[in-house]
Amino acid sequence: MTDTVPTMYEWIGGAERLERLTEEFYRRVREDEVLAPLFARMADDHPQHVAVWLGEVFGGPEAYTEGHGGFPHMLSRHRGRGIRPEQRERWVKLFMEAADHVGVPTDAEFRSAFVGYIEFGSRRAMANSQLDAKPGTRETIKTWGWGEAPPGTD
Ligand code: HEM
Repeated sequence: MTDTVPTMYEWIGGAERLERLTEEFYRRVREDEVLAPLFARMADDHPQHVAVWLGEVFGGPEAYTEGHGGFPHMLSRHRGRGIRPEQRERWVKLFMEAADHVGVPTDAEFRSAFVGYIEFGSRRAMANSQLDAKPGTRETIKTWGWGEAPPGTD
């Protein structure tokens, strides 16, 4: 991939689009019978924090690492919660519905990479939330890119 290929952060529309996405997503979460109990004590700025996280993952500013406790903090927020498969599935479903609602780009290149990360992240979150989860060695946020189909490929 060359330097002229935009990051996924730029492609989605930067911090503004990510904030609209997470606001819309957690609005749905709060009304969802499967997920609402898990998020009952969620702080008002939680959606904004997750937008900052996603921005860093998709190649934007390293603002979660610099200002929000980085990878260890995210890990600590999932640890011990015992996320169940049906909760993860609902999380992904509502996330994608929110993405469509706020106009996240629908091109095949972007969506395949975007869904790939959401599948990866949600499965890791579920695994790390189990009571018997083994502590990992990672301390930095894993970034995500276009994978096999960057923009402009045939
Ligand atoms: C790609 C997938 C995911 C990402 C990127 C993600 C990201 C995050 C981040 C960054 C935080 C900490 C926010 C902060 O700094 O305050 C957090 C907290 C949390 N996440 Fe996730 N998460 C993912 C998947 C999930 C899933 C699948 C569930 C459950 C179904 C879940 C449940 C929670 C809960 C319950 C919290 C704590 C909320 C609170 O503070 O009360 N997450 N997540």
